[in-house]
Amino acid sequence: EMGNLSLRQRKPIKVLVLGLDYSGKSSLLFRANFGEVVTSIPTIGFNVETVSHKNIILQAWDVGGRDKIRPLLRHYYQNTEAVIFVVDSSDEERLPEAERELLSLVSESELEGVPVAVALNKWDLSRHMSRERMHQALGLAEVRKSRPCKSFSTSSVSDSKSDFFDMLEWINDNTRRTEENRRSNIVAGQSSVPVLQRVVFKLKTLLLT
Ligand SMILES: Nc1nc2c(ncn2[C@@H]2O[C@H](COP(=O)(O)OP(=O)(O)OP(=O)(O)O)[C@@H](O)[C@H]2O)c(=O)[nH]1
Ligand SMILES: [Mg+2]
Repeated sequence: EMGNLSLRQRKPIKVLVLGLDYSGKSSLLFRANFGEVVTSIPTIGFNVETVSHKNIILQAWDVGGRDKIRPLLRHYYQNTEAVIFVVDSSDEERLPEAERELLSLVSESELEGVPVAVALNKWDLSRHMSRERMHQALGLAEVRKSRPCKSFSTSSVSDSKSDFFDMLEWINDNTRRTEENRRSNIVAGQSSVPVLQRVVFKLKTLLLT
């Protein structure tokens, strides 16, 4: 029928973007949305960015790595369909810290079985470590035992060095949703309201706790 296409739209996939501070989470999302390098400042709390590519829509919750708000982080976990774990591939010194962060993440019961895409970020820098070195140090073989997990080299500076959009496609292919569930019957425009309300609610939660 004719009405089908105009009324049915894809629901965004809820993705948590996590990783140490300075790994480049916000820069990656800004680059994907604006196609250029956007100066980023350390994220306090979180940003919610919508990223779309082909027919894939992600609602990315970009959580600042700086504040140690781990107990509060649990508020964001609900309904998470995938995680993008961003690692600075040029920072060998902080690799053990990144590993600990990833480990603690995959041990969260709310995130059980949730696919993890690991972004080996800042791949444009010539001093980046090898993929093998990073897989080993991050323990990705272990992570893969409990969920789909794959690494992608990414860069918010150089598109030719970045597999960011391949990563989005992998996420789309590896979430548990069925094709039917990817669509909603909500008329375009309405779906942004609950999202906004949720953001306000989370902000209040942050401020009051
Ligand atoms: N060379 C290079 N620099 C990058 C890349 N991505 C981010 N940066 C730089 O790394 C620094 C940190 O980037 P942010 O995007 O603010 O990092 P973040 O992970 O959002 O940090 P928090 O919000 O504190 O958790 C900035 O100086 C960026 O310009 C990249 O792909 N290549
Ligand atoms: Mg940030």
